Amino acid sequence: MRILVVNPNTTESMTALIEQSARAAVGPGVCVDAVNPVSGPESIESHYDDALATPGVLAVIVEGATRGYDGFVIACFGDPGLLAARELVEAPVVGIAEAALRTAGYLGRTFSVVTTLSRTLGHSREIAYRYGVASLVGGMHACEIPVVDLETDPTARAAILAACEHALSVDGSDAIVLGCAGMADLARDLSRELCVPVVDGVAAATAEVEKLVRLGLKTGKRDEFAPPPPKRVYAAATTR
Ligand SMILES: O=C(O)C[C@H]1NC(=O)NC1=O
Repeated sequence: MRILVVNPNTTESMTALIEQSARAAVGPGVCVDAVNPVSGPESIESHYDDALATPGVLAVIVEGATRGYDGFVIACFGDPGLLAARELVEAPVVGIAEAALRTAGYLGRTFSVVTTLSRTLGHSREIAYRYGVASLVGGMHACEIPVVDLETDPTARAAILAACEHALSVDGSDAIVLGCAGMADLARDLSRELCVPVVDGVAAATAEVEKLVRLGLKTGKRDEFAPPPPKRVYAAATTR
């Protein structure tokens, strides 16, 4: 089995971190590769970044399908391009936000989400509603560390831990979801320190794809996710 994990941003060090977490989540006989588009934003922290990143995500997934990958992960907490990707390929496509939110639902009555910047909280709330799990969310919190600083800011880990402690205290929740792929390497340590389950969406989504492929399950192509009707697509930003 071969799974392609797509980091929608173009920060290659984060792609490597994502690949490590994804590989640790699968069983024997499963090959995991992580890639990122060659063009696009270095991080995704706004609707604009999300829009900029989506074409690259879709191109990488379509190319991966031609290379025979059995399933795909979109490794950005916001799941950019997820529904479009499900139209474009037959293999299962899972986003880390959807996988993390659904996984946390198995672990208690409610869970808290801890992400990077507060400006992304509205989108996270919106996708929790979209996935039908908003009632399980005890609260959503930001550590205010920008995505690209997660690896370099010496205060990042302490800030994320403090945000998790605050979340558990005010929300009274049973588990934590890490709302950024760049936090993937922190989940196990945070879980030990907080004494609650901490869900890393990269691991959750990759394990979910492995399960779907093992069960022989693919996206339903009967109607909404059938291949999009072919049409002329004009080149970028030209006015007539
Ligand atoms: O929304 C966020 O802050 C996290 C999201 N951005 C990014 O570049 N990778 C992510 O997982």
